[in-house]
This record gives sequence, C-alpha cells and structure tokens, in this order.
Amino acid sequence: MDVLTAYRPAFLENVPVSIQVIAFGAIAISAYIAYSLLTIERPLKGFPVVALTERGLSPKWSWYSAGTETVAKGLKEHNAPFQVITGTGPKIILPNRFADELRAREELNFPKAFEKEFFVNYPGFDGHRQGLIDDWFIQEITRVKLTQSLNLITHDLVDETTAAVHDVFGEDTEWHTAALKDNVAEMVARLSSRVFLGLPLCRNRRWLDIAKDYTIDSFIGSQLMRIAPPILRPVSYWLIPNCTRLRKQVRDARKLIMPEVERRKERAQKALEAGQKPPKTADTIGWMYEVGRGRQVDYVAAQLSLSLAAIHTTTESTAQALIDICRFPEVVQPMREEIIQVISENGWTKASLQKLRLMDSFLKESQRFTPMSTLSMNRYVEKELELSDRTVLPVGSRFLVAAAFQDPSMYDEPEKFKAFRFSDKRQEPGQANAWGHVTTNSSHLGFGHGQHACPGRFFASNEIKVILCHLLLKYDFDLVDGEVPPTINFEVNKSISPKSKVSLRRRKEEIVLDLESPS
Ligand code: HEM
Repeated sequence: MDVLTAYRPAFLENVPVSIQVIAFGAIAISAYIAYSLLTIERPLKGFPVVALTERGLSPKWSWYSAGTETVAKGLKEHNAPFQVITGTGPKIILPNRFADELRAREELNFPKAFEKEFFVNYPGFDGHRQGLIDDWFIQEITRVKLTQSLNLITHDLVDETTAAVHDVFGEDTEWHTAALKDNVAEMVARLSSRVFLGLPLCRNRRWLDIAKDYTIDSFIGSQLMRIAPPILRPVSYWLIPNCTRLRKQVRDARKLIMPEVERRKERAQKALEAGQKPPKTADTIGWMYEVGRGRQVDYVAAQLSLSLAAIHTTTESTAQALIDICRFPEVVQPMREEIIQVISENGWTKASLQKLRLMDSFLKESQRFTPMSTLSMNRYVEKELELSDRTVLPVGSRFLVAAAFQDPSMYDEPEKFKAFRFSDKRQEPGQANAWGHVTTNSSHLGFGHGQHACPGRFFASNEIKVILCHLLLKYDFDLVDGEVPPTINFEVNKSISPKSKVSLRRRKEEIVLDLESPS
C-alpha cells in the first residue's frame, strides 16, 4: 500500500479508492473499444455479406462453425462474387467460372493470402513466415528439384515404405483394429522425410513427431488465436498450449537439422578448396543450398514450411483413399490386378507409377468425392484487378474460388463414387492427359490451379501410389463396425478425426514388392 500511495499522483489524494477503481475500469474499457473500432476489419464495399442469419449465426460464426454451408448459401443466392467474414477479416468468394481467368494473373500473391491467418510475426510460426520472406524458394525446390528427381527417389520411397508398412501395420493375419489417421501420418512423415532429409534423420523419433505435429499445432493454434478478439491475441498466444508446442518444435528442429546442414556446408567447402565440385545430394538440404545461390537460407523454417505443405495434405489424401477402399470394396480386385501386372512387368520406376491408370483415377475420384475443402485458390490481391464480369477486386483483399466437385454440368452423377470415371474419360479421343491425378483444371481444384497450383503434387501422387501398392497387396481392410470415420470440420476445411480406426489383417502378397537390399 505504501508503494501505491508513494506513486499516486497528487490530484488523486482526495479521491476515494472505489472511485479510482471505477475510473480506471472505465478508461480501460474505452481504450479497448477505441482499439477494437480502429482495428476492426470492415466488410468490403460492393460485395454482399453472406451469413446463416436464419440459424441465428453472426457472419463470423457462420464462417467458423458452418463455412461450407455459408459458401453454399452464397453461391445459391448470388451466383456472383460475395464475401464472408472470417476471424481475420472479409474474404471474397468467387464462383468456379472465374478459376481459369485467375490462374496466371500477376496481380496475385499466394503466401500473402495466409499472412494474417497464421500470425507469422509470433515465434513458432516460422514455417509460415518462410513463404513470405521468399515466396518462390519452396516453390522452386519442389517444382524444379524434387519433381526432376522423381525417378531417382522412387527407390528411396519403396525402401522406406517396405520398412514403414511393416513397423506401422505389422504382420498380424487375424482381423484387428488399428489407428487409421495416426498410422498413415507416421508412414507419410517417414516417406516424406526420407526424401526431404535422408537417412538417418528421417527415422529420428523427435523429428518424425515434429513433422507430424507442426502442421496440426499451427492450424489449431492459429484457429484459436483467430477466435480470440484481436486485442487479446498477444495474451492468448502465451496461453494456448499449441503455440507453446510450436515454439518447442522450432527449437528442437533447429537442434536436429542445423548440425547436418553445417556438416554438408563443410563438405562442400572442402571440395571447393580442393578444386572439386561440391557433392550433390538428392534431398532438400542440398537443393536448398543450390537454390539459395549464396543467399541466407533459414533451413529449419524451410523444412517446416515443406512439412506444412506436404505431411497433412498427403496424410489426409491417403487416409481418405483407405476409407474409400473400405466403403467401395469393388475397387480392390481391379486395382490389385493392375499393381501385379505393372510392377511385375516394369519393376519400381517413375514410369511404372504412371502406368497405374486405375489407381490414378481412383485417387482423383477420392479427392473429388470427399474434398479437404470446398474452396481453393487462396489469393491476396496486390494490384487492383477487374474480372470479366466487371467486378473489381480491391488491393489488399483476399479471395477464394469455389470448387465444382459436385457440379452436375461437369460430372455425370456427381453424387456417386465412380472410382474409374477419370480413367474412362482418359480413353476418350484427345483426353488422355486431361484427367490424370496431377492434372489441374477448373472442374477439379484438388491441387489448386494455375501459377500457384501445388508444385508437390507429382511427388505426392507417386508417394501415395507406392504406399497403396504395398497396402493393397499386403492387407485386407474394412470399416470398423461398418461406420465411416467422422470428420472434424472448421470453416470450410474437413479433416478425418485423429481418433479414426480401421480394421485390417495381413494377407500374402502375390508378388515381391520389397527391394532386395533395404537400407
Ligand atoms: C495429396 C497431397 C497434397 C495436396 C492435396 C496438396 C494441395 C495443395 C493445394 C490445394 C495448394 C494450393 C494451390 C492453389 O491455391 O492453386 C498447394 C500448394 C502448395 N503445395 Fe501442395 N498438396 C499436396 C502435397 C504437397 C507436397 C507433398 C508438397 C511438397 C513436397 C507440396 C507443396 C506445396 C507448395 C510449396 C505449395 C505452394 C505453392 C506456391 O507457393 O505457389 N504439396 N498444395
């Protein structure tokens, strides 16, 4: 009390303490209101705001809790650009017919569309920050280096799959249940890390946990931050356990990855000093060094950025494929026959994976039937842009394009799962290359579209195919109690529940899939 009175201004001496407390409270509340009014993200002019008001939901809560329904309502009512109000301000939603005209516009930026969403200035969100520092770095590593090496790394993918399938799903020939999502995530983390970081780091337990958890923690952490009012976010950041975990993941990743980077740099330096070319490695540390071309590279943030793009997306797609194998068991026999024929005739090469036409079609249909999101092509508008219908997208606005996965004008009986609809389409004259798993077009935005379409899709498709070849020939799968695993929905995103399970038993594969001398 002595301290308080010592620092109390003289003019407050005769004011009762209760009045002082009330006055202080009033000032704090006014400051909060003023700050909120100044920083509030107002709706954009000229775009109708869509909300599920009939359910008593505000625009923000419509987006948080029922984003897919909100978008469906907007598309039905307007069939023209409209806006939704997200936790980080308004976003314009464009009907699918705009996808093609926006695919290569220079006025648009991809990483900036996520800047506000992922709180990139807070420690722990380093992987998200990487894209903003240099928006083409990860793109180039993936699109150029990784994709050009697909033949070279097929051997590594098969080798790691052989070991991972055995470790993860085991050899039990009796029917039993196992975790679906977590086991698939473990396999994807191992395979991706084998290619990104090589042996032995790809089997390091702490790194695998970081690779699996970093994306989930940054998504949940940022979602919770978005729900909190802006003024409370600096406080909530320190209270949200996911944010605490993110900081630790970055610290630990640095301890694991940097010694390897230093070893490589030293080796390259020694080679240069001896007048030789530095040794080339077919993994992302080496590619980052090359693509960096002498620039300062944050190898850890870049690895985390790759994990963000690669692990969760590939896990979801593979787990969804397994669910669809269980739901539509008639797909199993034709796909098994195809694997046996292609791999026994051609062995494991990039070209063999391209020959798996039925599996390719099945994967594309699986993406269409249960998409991770009903919106795609997240973009930030850097320069004002006029659309063909004369709508003007203002500078600083963000938009998304509606996918058309269920549009009957694009798909025959879209409500049905037709595993081989795309392989059938590819038989039509001139359509052989138009409907591959990795081909993007406006009617299938599973990998986005245009300049920023997923550059990792060629790798992802091959990785999933190698995993499925092993799983289909080595196991029988079924749903647990005939139930399709539930999903977790937030905004417009869908994710298979982490608690999901699958029934399985080991079967004898018809051909040898494993490499003769695994690492
Ligand atoms: C099945 C798995 C995957 C799916 C469904 C997927 C999906 C997507 C989508 C929808 C986009 C946004 C495209 C757009 O807006 O036009 C994207 C971007 C991206 N993806 Fe993937 N992805 C997958 C796997 C991967 C993998 C394995 C990597 C890396 C090895 C990767 C790297 C990237 C990168 C770097 C971007 C940003 C592109 C840019 O900045 O222009 N993705 N992905």
